[in-house]
Amino acid sequence: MPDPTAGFPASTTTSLPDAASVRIDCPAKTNMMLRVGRERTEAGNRHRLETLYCGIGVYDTVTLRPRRPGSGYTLTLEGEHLGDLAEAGRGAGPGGAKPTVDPAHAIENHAVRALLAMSDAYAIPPDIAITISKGIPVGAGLGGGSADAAGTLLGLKHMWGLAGPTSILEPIASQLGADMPFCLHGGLAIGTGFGQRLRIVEESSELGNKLRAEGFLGETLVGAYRTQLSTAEVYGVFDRLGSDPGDVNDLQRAALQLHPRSGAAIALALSAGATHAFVSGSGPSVIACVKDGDVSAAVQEAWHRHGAVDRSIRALSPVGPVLRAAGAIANASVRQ
Ligand SMILES: C[C@](O)(CO)[C@H](O)COP(=O)(O)OP(=O)(O)OC[C@H]1O[C@@H](n2ccc(N)nc2=O)[C@H](O)[C@@H]1O
Ligand SMILES: Nc1ncnc2c1ncn2[C@@H]1O[C@H](COP(=O)(O)OP(=O)(O)OP(=O)(O)O)[C@@H](O)[C@H]1O
Repeated sequence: MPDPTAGFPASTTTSLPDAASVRIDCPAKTNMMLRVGRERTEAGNRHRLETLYCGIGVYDTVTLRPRRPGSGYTLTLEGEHLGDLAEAGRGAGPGGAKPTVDPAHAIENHAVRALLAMSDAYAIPPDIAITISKGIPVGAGLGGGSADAAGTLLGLKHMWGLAGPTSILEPIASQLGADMPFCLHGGLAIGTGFGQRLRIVEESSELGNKLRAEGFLGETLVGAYRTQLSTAEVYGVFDRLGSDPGDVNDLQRAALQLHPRSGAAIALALSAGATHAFVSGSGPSVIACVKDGDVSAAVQEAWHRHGAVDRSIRALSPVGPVLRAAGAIANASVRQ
């Protein structure tokens, strides 16, 4: 059934756990346009990309809390839809707190990788308790791991009093993953290279106004699945099949080959009145751009009548990360 409450930050109304904590609402990302070069010429045997990133209002919430000096980090995961993260072993948290992820799994989490990268870069011990409340479907093409890593970088920058604009974090972010530099900012941006080279697009710019006029921005529906797709596998199928002309996302043909239900969801959304509908990133989730609540309801009804998605999430776009700390609430991304 539709998930009416999702798509809005869980922590919008809740206070911080304690004065020293920082909480970041991290939105998902999609690619309103994704052009993929046929050659793997970028770092890490990656395809060259040109993409239009957009922050989508489906959120993970990352909370960072300082721990006793020398005690190291802990990771706690919360949420109903943890995908393959749910397999991570859990043990009793320190002092009987919520179960934490065992170290062997925690080290693989993108938020922990971000903490360790920041700790190395600034020579500050990683004595931090990380709690992630997952609202972004996992392995969905929505950049959930990238969002959590970017949120962790933003939270540590605030916690550790690092001066300068958000862009000082981009070199660390791009080492961690292609979508992470964008996830630091949210909103709209053109990505080139393998996605890590960004040009921010202001919503009030000519391109921003054009996107809004063409119905890409505003009320959005995310069609989500329990199934995950491997980004590597999708790019591998892209190498074989290429893309379909007319798709906004060059990976769509490969994603639909691996997950046909997404194709049914796209067709149903368009026939129910969506202005645009496409696979998000490497999939399988589907983004439907809808002009108002009536069309949103019609699309959700068609999706659920035909079992085309496992759940649908209402969201707004474009949005960016929001940081909350004692005495501060701000758009987490501070530009030059
Ligand atoms: C699909 C997108 O989310 C669109 O924004 C990104 O391109 C994903 O980029 P990413 O996070 O770097 O993807 P990863 O999960 O690290 O990459 C897994 C594998 O996908 C392939 N890959 C990834 C990105 C890229 N530009 N070309 C590729 O061929 C590579 O084999 C890579 O080893
Ligand atoms: N904090 C995290 N949240 C989600 N997945 C994570 C996280 N840390 C590590 N992962 C791993 O990353 C893999 C991809 O998860 P993610 O949700 O980022 O996929 P995605 O949305 O398809 O990413 P992209 O759109 O960048 O391809 C998962 O299989 C998961 O095991």
